[in-house]
Amino acid sequence: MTLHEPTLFVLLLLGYAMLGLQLVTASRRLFGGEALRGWGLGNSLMLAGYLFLLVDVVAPQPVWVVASNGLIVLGEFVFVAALQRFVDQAPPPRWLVMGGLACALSMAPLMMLATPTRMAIMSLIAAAPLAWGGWLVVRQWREAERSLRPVGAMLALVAATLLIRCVHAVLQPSAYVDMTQPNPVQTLVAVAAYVALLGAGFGFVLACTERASRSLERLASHDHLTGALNRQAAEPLLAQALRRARRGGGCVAFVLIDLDRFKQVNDRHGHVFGDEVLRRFAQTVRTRLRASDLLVRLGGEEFALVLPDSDAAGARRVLEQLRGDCREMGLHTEAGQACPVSFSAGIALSPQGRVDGEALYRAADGALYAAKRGGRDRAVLAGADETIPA
Ligand SMILES: Nc1nc2c(ncn2[C@@H]2O[C@H](COP(=O)(O)OP(=O)(O)OP(=O)(O)O)[C@@H](O)[C@H]2O)c(=O)[nH]1
Repeated sequence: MTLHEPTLFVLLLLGYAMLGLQLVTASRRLFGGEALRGWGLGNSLMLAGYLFLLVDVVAPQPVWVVASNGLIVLGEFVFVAALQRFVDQAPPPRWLVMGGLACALSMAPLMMLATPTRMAIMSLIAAAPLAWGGWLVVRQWREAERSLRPVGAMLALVAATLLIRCVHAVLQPSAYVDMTQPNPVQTLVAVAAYVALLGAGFGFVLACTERASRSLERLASHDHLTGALNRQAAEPLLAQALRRARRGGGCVAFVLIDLDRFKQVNDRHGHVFGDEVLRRFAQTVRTRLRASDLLVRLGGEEFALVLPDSDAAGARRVLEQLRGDCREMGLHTEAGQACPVSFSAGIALSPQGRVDGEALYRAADGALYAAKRGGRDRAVLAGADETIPA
């Protein structure tokens, strides 16, 4: 099979144009619109750069070489800036923007060099931003959206082929006497660059969509104010912990926590401060929990803890530590007034997962009520008639 290069080229241009159209349309609506708009700009610059390659028949070579390579390199930098914005969730660093402009402008003075040397240097310049883009993805390999991985791989692939061309131009300058002179490495670079960068664009759109769906998922399962799980999301997780305990023979501790006299906090210092207390409390609890433990906000100032593989002593230990943490939280109002936070708790246990979620909730609720009635700032173990005072 032989490739008809002009046909391939036109198809690729159409591909870039189609992706550009989709990016312009989607970026207005889709989460991560700024990063998508950035990629769309990079896409337009690439498209313009490739169009300049087509005018080699009408324009003198230096003009189209400088214009096309300058636009393509700038497009690459804009891609990587969009990727950096997406990964860091912050505007791209200044050096990346300035570096892109400098590299694009450097194409003109490079024309003074012999073609093989120029090809080697241009390849290096074009590889640099793509290698940086690949590194950005590797840096966030675990945290970032999975769809970003192929994007990083494609950028790294193009960077690698450009480096191969750089080495080839140094080792075999006779293959680069004229820029349009065909050779296998040139073909490899052209195919890899055009196809992989186009593919990276589609991958980037998918990564934005993945982030949007992850954030919707989080909104549906977590409380917006404290970041704790909400009740709906916690119920199946509690059921799962109980099933595991039934199979493995462990004990699940379920704890209901209610901040003491929280109404007074709101009344004295306002709701905004009350919100801050809830946020800081949840933050403090999270630092005490193991990865398998759950923090749930049931509503208002009421929280629940699900502690798999914990008995009464384990739950008590966590609550005592929390009590100490709350004392040290050092919450102060804007006027500098100290606002101590205390809580009451009801503990219920499900040995070997024998007590189901509903019964656990009822038992812990009764114990919490006993803790409040007993004077607050304490925990009560359900069914044990046992109070752990502050
Ligand atoms: N700031 C803030 N306040 C909330 C939120 N949700 C519920 N509240 C308030 O929490 C307070 C709960 O008050 P109560 O149920 O009377 O309980 P309490 O004052 O903590 O008294 P005890 O539980 O008996 O110690 C009410 O004033 C609610 O308005 C919230 O998201 N933010």
